[in-house]
Amino acid sequence: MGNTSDGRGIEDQRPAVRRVAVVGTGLIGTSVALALRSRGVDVVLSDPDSASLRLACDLGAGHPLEESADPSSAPADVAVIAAPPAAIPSVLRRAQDRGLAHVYTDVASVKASVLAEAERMGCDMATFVPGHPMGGREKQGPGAARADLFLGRSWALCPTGKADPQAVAAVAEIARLCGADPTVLDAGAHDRAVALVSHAPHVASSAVAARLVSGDGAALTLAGQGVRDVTRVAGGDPAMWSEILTHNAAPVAEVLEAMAADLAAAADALRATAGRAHDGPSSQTLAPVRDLLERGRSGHGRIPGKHGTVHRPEYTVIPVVIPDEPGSLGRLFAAAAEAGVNIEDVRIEHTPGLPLGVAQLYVLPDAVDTLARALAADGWSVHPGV
Ligand SMILES: NC(=O)C1=CN([C@@H]2O[C@H](COP(=O)(O)OP(=O)(O)OC[C@H]3O[C@@H](n4cnc5c(N)ncnc54)[C@H](O)[C@@H]3O)[C@@H](O)[C@H]2O)C=CC1
Ligand SMILES: O=C(O)C(=O)Cc1ccc(O)cc1
Repeated sequence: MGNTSDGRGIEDQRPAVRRVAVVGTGLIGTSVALALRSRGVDVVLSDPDSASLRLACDLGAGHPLEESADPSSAPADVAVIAAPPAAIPSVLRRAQDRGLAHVYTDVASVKASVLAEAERMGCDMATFVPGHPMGGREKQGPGAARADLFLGRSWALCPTGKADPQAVAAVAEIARLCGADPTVLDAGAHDRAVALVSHAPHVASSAVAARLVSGDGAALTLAGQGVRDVTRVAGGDPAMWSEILTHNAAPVAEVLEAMAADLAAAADALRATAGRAHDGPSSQTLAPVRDLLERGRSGHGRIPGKHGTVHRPEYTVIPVVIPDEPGSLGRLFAAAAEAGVNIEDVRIEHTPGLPLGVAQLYVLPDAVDTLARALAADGWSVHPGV
C-alpha cells in the first residue's frame, strides 16, 4: 500500500506508463529496466559507458536510446535517472532540456542534496519526483541486475511542493510496476531514515570487515556465516559509498557517534571483566554489554521481515559439494535443467586447501525436493536443510 507520511493515499490515480527511458544502466538502472520489461513496458536505455549499455541491452533490459526511432518526437512517459548521486542534477537538467520524457525521477540513495542542487541548476521541479528504491546489492553493474530486486521493498518518493501530482502518480506507478511499495516523505526525513537503516549500517559493516584485513589466514579459515552476513554490504563500491556518505554526512555521523559510544562502553566493560569469566554473565561489570545485546535483539526484532513485506519470494538454499575443477558448475546446472528446476541464484564457497567447494543453489521452496532427488540420483553430494 502506498502512503504519504501525512496519511494521504497515493493509489487513487494509476496512470498508464508505457514507455520509460532509463539513464544509467548499472545495477539499479538495469534492474528497474528488467522489472519494467517484464511488465510489458517499452524501455529505452542510455549510459556513457558503452560496455554497460551493451550488456544491459543483451540482457533484454531495453533498446539503446540513440537507436530508437525518433526520440525527440516521442518523449517517454517517465525517465529514470540511475546514475551516481553527484551526476544526477546535471543529467536531469540535460534530459529536461532535450525533452526526453514528460516526468523525471532518480534513484539516488540521498535526496536533500540532490534536490537542492537540481533546484540550483534550474531544473523543472514540477516534473521531477526524486525517488529511492530500497532494494539493492553489494555488486555493481548491469551484470548483477535482477528483475526482482525491488519486490516487496519500499520505494521512497520525495517530491517538493512544486511537483505536479500527476508526475508523483506516474513515478509511484514505476515503483509499483517494479513490485515495490511507494512511500512519499520529505527529503530531510528520508535522509535521516536511511542514515539509520542503510548508511550507518554500511559503515559499521565496513568497520567489522576492515578488522579482517590484518587477521591472519588461519583465523579467516574459521569465518562462518555470521561474519559473512554482517560484512556482506561492505563488499559495495567504496567510490559510490564515499559519495553517498558525503551527501548525507551529518545524519550518518550522528548515528555513528551513538554506535561508537555503545561500542566504547562495551569494550570498557569487557576490559574490566577480563580474567573474571567465572563471575558469570549477570555480573554488574558486564551490565553495559548485556544491555547492548538486549537492545540489539529488540532493534533486530523491529526490522520488518517475512511478515512485513510479503511479495518477495523466499528462496531455499540447497548446498551441493562440487569438485573445484573446470566444467563442474556447468554439469551441475545441466543436471538442474534436466530436472526442470530453475536456479534463481548461486553462490560458491571454497574451502582453502581442499579440491572441493560448495555451490549454494537458491531455488523456490516447492522445487527443493525435485532438485535434491534429481541431483542425488545423478551422483551429486546434496545437502538440503544444512
Ligand atoms: N547499489 C545499490 O544497492 C543501490 C544504489 N542506489 C543508487 O542507484 C544509483 C546507481 O547506483 P548503482 O546502479 O548501484 O551503480 P552502478 O555503478 O552499478 O551503475 C551506475 C551507472 O551510472 C552510469 N553513469 C555514470 N555517470 C553517468 C552519467 N553522467 N550519466 C548517465 N549515467 C552515468 C555508469 O556508467 C554506470 O553504468 C546511485 O545513485 C545509488 O545511490 C539506490 C539503491 C540501491
Ligand atoms: O545490499 C543490500 O541489501 C541493500 O540494501 C543495498 C542498498 C544500498 C544502497 C541503497 O540506497 C539501498 C539499498
